[in-house]
Amino acid sequence: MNLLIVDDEVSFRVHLRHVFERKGYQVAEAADGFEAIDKAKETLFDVVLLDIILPDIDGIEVLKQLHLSSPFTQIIMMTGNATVENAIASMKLGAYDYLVKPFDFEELSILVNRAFELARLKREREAAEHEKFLKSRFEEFIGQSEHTRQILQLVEKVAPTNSTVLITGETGTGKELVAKAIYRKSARSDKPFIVINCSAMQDTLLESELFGYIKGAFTGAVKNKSGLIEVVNSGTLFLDEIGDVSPEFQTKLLRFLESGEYRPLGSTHTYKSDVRIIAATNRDLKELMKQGKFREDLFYRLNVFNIHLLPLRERPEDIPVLVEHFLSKSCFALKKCVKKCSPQAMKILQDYSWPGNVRELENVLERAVILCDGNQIKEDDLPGDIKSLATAPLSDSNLKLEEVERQHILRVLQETNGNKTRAAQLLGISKKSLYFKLRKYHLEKE
Ligand SMILES: Nc1ncnc2c1ncn2[C@@H]1O[C@H](COP(=O)(O)OP(=O)(O)OP(=O)(O)O)[C@@H](O)[C@H]1O
Repeated sequence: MNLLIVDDEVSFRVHLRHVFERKGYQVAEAADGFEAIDKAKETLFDVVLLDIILPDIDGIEVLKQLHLSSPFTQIIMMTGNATVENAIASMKLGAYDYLVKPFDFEELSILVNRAFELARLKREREAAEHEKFLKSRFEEFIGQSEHTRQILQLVEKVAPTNSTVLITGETGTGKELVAKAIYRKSARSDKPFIVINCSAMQDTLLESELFGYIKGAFTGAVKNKSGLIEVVNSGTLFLDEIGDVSPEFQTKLLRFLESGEYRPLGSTHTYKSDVRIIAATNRDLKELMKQGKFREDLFYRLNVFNIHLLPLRERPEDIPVLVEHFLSKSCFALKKCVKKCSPQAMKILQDYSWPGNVRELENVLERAVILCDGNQIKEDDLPGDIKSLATAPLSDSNLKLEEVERQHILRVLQETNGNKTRAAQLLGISKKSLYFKLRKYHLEKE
């Protein structure tokens, strides 16, 4: 609680100082207008008690200056009878209140406490707004490659429509981020955006989460429960990993997409809901269709508008801006100040193949910011396998093709948290070949 008392009468200032110091305030004094303006440049005051008549400049002028330099500071004008009109005028210029001398100290104290509360509230609101602004900046889809520019154009075009969108691309390429960008730019942006990870749920759970159920539909269904489709009415539903859902669920989803109708589990009634669906997958739906695992009609219904994100290794021009973006994101979260990468570190980041795509880059940079001692990321702050894979010269006989393959498999497995089905997909080999290679390179335990 910082208070500044501005008055040319020393005994008056000293008296006020004692009153407020006893109440726990940090009190500063200024004998004239210029001293007050100078002190406000050094300290952020919550409240200023400002006499209208000062020896050098007018108190009203000081009020204007203080407002410019510290907008959250609340200013209480002190005036004699002769200048009451000026004090009233000062309210129009943003003064918190005014008091006519001689005043009751209890009254002054109540006023100062109230002004302090207002200053605190304004500062907190501003800090929250600022934080929100910074966070929203970190949710933007960043990039400067031609590919990213085209993606952003597609987002702009499809966002205002009601079309279903299918976003495809390898894991970590930013599919969810693109879905959020579409949602934010759509007419439904004031309604909810809900993410469902289809691969994380069993069939009946997924169905009951989405469409709801009625009492008695299955053991444990002790009362009716609304599904997300009803809850999110007029909002946007993001169905992630859509390639992993069962044929039964595909049929129900298709029905909903075609007619907006659904039936809760166990119910004989049909309901309607208006929800925009955005789906995403890192699997090849056309291949799944060939294998009979994905319904063709559902594919065409979802694929009304397709956005395909290229892997990061195919758009390396995005890496420098993404690096800058993730450095400020990590610094914001970790309260550190690392501004850039050394040229050598940047070269490593640009030469590496990023099987985990942008997510992997983000994780590598967060780790690097934690390790970094200075204000720039150095080679040593990057993980060893990235360095060896990125920097190995072609003539390096120590790094044989087999070693590169071993390290790459290990990295992909780390990215997929040990999920071998996904790792095999990412590596473009069958699960059987992956098991063979794991045995060959003695990687089973790792
Ligand atoms: N172009 C980008 N600009 C900024 N951040 C990005 C970009 N692409 C991805 N990211 C970040 O990378 C991480 C992974 O992105 P996201 O979850 O959207 O990927 P995904 O393709 O949906 O992955 P998955 O298939 O595994 O679900 C997130 O933290 C996201 O913010």
